[in-house]
Amino acid sequence: MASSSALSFSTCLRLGVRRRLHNPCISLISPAVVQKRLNHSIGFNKEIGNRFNCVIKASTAGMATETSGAVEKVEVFDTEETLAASLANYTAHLSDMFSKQRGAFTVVLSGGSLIKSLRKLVEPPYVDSIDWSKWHVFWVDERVVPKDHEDSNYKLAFDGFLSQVPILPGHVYAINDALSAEGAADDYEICLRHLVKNSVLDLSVSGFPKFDLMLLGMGPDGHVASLFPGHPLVNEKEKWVTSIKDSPKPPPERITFTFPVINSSAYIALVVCGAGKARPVQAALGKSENSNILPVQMVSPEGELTWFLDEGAASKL
Ligand SMILES: O=C1O[C@H](COP(=O)(O)O)[C@@H](O)[C@H](O)[C@H]1O
Repeated sequence: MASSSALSFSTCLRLGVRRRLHNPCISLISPAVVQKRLNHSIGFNKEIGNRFNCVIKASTAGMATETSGAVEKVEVFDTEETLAASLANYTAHLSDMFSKQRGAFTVVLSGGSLIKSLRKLVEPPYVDSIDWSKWHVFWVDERVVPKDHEDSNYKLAFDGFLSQVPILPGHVYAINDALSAEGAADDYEICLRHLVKNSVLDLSVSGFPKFDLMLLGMGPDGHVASLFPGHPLVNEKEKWVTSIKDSPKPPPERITFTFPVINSSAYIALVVCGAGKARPVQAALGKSENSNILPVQMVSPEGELTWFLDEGAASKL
């Protein structure tokens, strides 16, 4: 059993659960309610130490429960350290559950700051208690550069996480960095289709691969994966993996999972730290004046979405 810390995921304080509509862009909660919940959770914080925990409950059809379909939870932490501890516990819990249920745990990583937030997984108790042999690791997006390049999301994950845990090398699905962006995207999709055939990967009802856990970061502009605001790729409906050659954030050539794949996930953790990202968080969870939908607002998994926010990222809620 992997999860044993004091911040047990299953016993975490839940002040409520928000059921998502099919269009996640519509926030069901007024900012006043969010603020009230946050204040409430700060009260809890005094009792349990330095952790905030806020989960929001509301739906147009009345109060939702976790068993009534897709749910969205919001957790706010006062430090990146407590966020990392809770994220490790959450991941270990899911690892244990899926490893027992299906004999495999399919995990999708982002690049960027997300990798730093995984740092507690490489420490006791998790490094020793997780059944790493069941892990299969993928990337939600990758820059089309050699694997030893400083811009490579694979290199970032390898240096900060993968090199410190005993995941089988054959279960780590990096892109083929010898190919063009289009070639690498096609190659990665073929790899995913092969893994679906072999039952390593589940298939969702909509016919897209269903990953057990997707660990998403978000850029200050509200981008997730390599799906950027205003870019036509956010509307891709058919492909599993696609390529971009004009990424507004360097490097320009990347491959990325599409929204149908992201949203087929069983669990998504959206991990966001820093006041510089407070605006897109506000757009997604609070009241936003802006009618332009950001990519982060399009994250709406078939399963459960949990936001892991630090105080800075939650500062505009
Ligand atoms: O370019 C990328 O950016 C996002 C966000 O990165 P962050 O450093 O602001 O957290 C990341 O999630 C994505 O994987 C990466 O390719």
